[in-house]
Amino acid sequence: MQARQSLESHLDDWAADDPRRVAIADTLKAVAFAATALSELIGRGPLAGSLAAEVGGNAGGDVQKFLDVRADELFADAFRTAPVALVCSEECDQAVALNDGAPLAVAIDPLDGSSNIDTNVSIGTIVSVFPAPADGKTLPQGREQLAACFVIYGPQTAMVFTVGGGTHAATLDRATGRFIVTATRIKIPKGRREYAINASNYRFWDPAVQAYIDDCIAGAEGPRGENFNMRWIASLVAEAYRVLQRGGIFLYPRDARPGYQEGRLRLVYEANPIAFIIEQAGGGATDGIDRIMTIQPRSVHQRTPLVFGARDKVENVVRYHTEPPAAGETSPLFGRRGLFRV
Ligand SMILES: O=P(O)(O)OC[C@H]1O[C@](O)(COP(=O)(O)O)[C@@H](O)[C@@H]1O
Ligand SMILES: [Mg+2]
Ligand SMILES: [Mg+2]
Repeated sequence: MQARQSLESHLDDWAADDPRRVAIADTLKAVAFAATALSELIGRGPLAGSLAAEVGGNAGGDVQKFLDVRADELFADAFRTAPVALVCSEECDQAVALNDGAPLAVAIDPLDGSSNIDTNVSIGTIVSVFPAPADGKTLPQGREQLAACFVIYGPQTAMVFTVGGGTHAATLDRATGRFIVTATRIKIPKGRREYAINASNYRFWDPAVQAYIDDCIAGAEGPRGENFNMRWIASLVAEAYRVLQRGGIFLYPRDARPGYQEGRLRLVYEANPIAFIIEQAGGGATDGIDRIMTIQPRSVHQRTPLVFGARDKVENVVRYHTEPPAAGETSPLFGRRGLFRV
């Protein structure tokens, strides 16, 4: 059996002597370094103290837990040692300037899935890497990302990453404290009839999303003619990891609740990096109408509806949003949907 390659050596091979690639590789290594320490802390759970204790609130209006803040500190410290000029973090109101003149900027959700800290369910970190903005503040569209990664702290701690040219995964070897590349050029499997959505919000969704989910729930007796399975972990990283492993679709749409008109998830440090990773694995990511990576961010903490997964399934959700109902239809969009059996 061929020896597996460490994440560091994989990144070094990719970077060769190209200065821009070396900067990107160094930034991803900084993520891996901080993630190793955070994985250790999460793995100790209650032995490390009250990780889920509420300690404040962040710019997005979410409760901050001890682990949110500790994770933010660990990654900020790591980025200080990397060629990073600017950090946009979920846990900081404004972007924070780091290394003056450095070529890169990062956007980070230091601890994703905070509601799961005390339930011993997988949580994670999500990172987007892009060129440092010339004016120190204008955020680029997702398609200008240079790299993206997420780390999942689960039964295995794994880092899923892309620098373009495919999506790869490295698993933390707890014995050595090093990430080892365990999958290259991941491809999202097609055909899996599985969707993930927080169904408790059904009554607040737009008719297009209600119609899509109605058709999934109708199963073999409905217009899709097939039964579907449902999952909801409430950790974006865990949903993304599952979709990469076995396909299906994830939806966090906008809804009518106060504060959810633009969805729940954040464009710059959640939707964009996940979209880059998913697209590089052959999938798609949309807000229901537009490709996520073409949305122009207006602010660091901007929210967006997010739908991602197998490409044909994502395209089908877009059809539910964009195709007018056939003349004479009473049930919104329903009659035409049997045409799209994906
Ligand atoms: O509790 P809800 O509404 O189901 O939302 C779950 C979603 O919220 C998140 O936890 C938001 O991320 P944070 O924990 O970083 O705020 C996602 O990971 C997850 O997909
Ligand atoms: Mg999050
Ligand atoms: Mg978070």
